[in-house]
Amino acid sequence: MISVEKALETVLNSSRDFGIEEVPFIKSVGRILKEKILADRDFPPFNRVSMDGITIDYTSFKNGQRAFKIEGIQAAGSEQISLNNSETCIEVMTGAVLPNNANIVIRYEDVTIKNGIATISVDVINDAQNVHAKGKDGKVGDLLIEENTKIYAAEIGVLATVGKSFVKVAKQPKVMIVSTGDELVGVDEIPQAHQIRRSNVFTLVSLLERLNIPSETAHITDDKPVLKSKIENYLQEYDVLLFSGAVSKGKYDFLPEVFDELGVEKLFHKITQRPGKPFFYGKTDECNVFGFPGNPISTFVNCLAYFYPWYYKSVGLEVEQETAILSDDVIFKPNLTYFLQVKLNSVLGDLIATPITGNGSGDLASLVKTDAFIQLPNDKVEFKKGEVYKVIRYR
Ligand SMILES: Nc1nc2c(c(=O)[nH]1)N[C@H]1C(S)=C(S)[C@@H](COP(=O)(O)OP(=O)(O)OC[C@H]3O[C@@H](n4cnc5c(N)ncnc54)[C@H](O)[C@@H]3O)O[C@H]1N2
Ligand code: MOO
Ligand SMILES: [Mg+2]
Repeated sequence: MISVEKALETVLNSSRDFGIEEVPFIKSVGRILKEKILADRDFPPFNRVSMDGITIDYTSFKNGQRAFKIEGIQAAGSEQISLNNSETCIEVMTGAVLPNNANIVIRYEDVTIKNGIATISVDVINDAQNVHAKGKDGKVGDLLIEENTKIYAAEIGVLATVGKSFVKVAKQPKVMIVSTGDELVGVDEIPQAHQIRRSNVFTLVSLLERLNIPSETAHITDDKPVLKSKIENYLQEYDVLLFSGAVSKGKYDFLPEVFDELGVEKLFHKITQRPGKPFFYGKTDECNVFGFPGNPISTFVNCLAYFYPWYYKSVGLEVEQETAILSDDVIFKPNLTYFLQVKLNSVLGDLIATPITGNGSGDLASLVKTDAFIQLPNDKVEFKKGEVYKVIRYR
């Protein structure tokens, strides 16, 4: 049996590089960027008109001129024209290139136009007003997005702007999720009195979807030869196997011995924690094997506490650790790290964790009422209101 800290360290030390692939940028949401994104031109790329109105030479205004004959129109998307005379003006539209020889834009709201003459109705205007200067937001070659950034909508906009129609991202691992157990039936089935519907595979699929990792699923009954032959194939075909169930001390908990017989190197089995104690973790040269204990909350918390960090490390993503303040005193006597379910609330900038105790690791319905697990270390028995601990959030 090993500590939570040692287990996490072991898991992180066995992270894997799945390589890099190029995908259409619009398909890259949620993926981890594996190249630097640089500005391909200045931002904005030209002196951009930022208000609809007229443009003039500011010197004329300073010299007292207020009425300007309109000599043309500069629309967005048209090539740059020139102001040919410092005593005339050009109508300009938001998004247009500022015409040559002009340097200031006066909004239509501040101008009266009659018989082709625009008369400025305000007395004060500022040098270069309503012009978004070329290169003001960034220069060509500037770093716009760092490598190893998770791509969201904001990044998609930048990728589109710099013409990155294909982008390099971390390859996702190929994952198989396996549930075990004779008592489990499908979601569409009516369970008999001694059966239940399987749920853990689907929670795992969803937890992986949150990381944009596609997965396949299978169910295997508690039949050792069948388990062995199927798992032998999965070990060849997948980068990661996630199991739920069959890792504890029961007569039909065959997985640890099957893994051993198939040459899976055991990195640990059993952690000093609750829930999720009988977690088995191992690997072959090509595959990492997470044997989560079958109780639903054990599977759930171990996926968050170990698989998630393993994945983040594998794809090069830095994740900030989050902490929260306990709202109430908690007493937990066993010499185990306690992953206690909590509801999270922000109060005046502080994150407050309110414990909500369910009925143990089989009480999957209690997960619906909470947002996270607060991690209470095993070196204490009394945890006081106001103390700060690590939290692992799932919403
Ligand atoms: N003698 C001991 N017995 C147990 C110990 C122990 O230390 N000594 N540990 C307990 C703890 S803690 C846990 S957690 C469980 C882990 O059990 P297994 O990993 O062997 O899982 P199973 O026996 O297959 O199932 C346990 C429980 O979970 C339900 N289950 C399993 N898979 C699913 C699924 N896909 N969807 C929903 N529910 C599932 C299953 O029906 C059982 O009720 O062992 C304790 N025993
Ligand atoms: O350690 Mo088990 O996960 O409590 O039920
Ligand atoms: Mg069991």
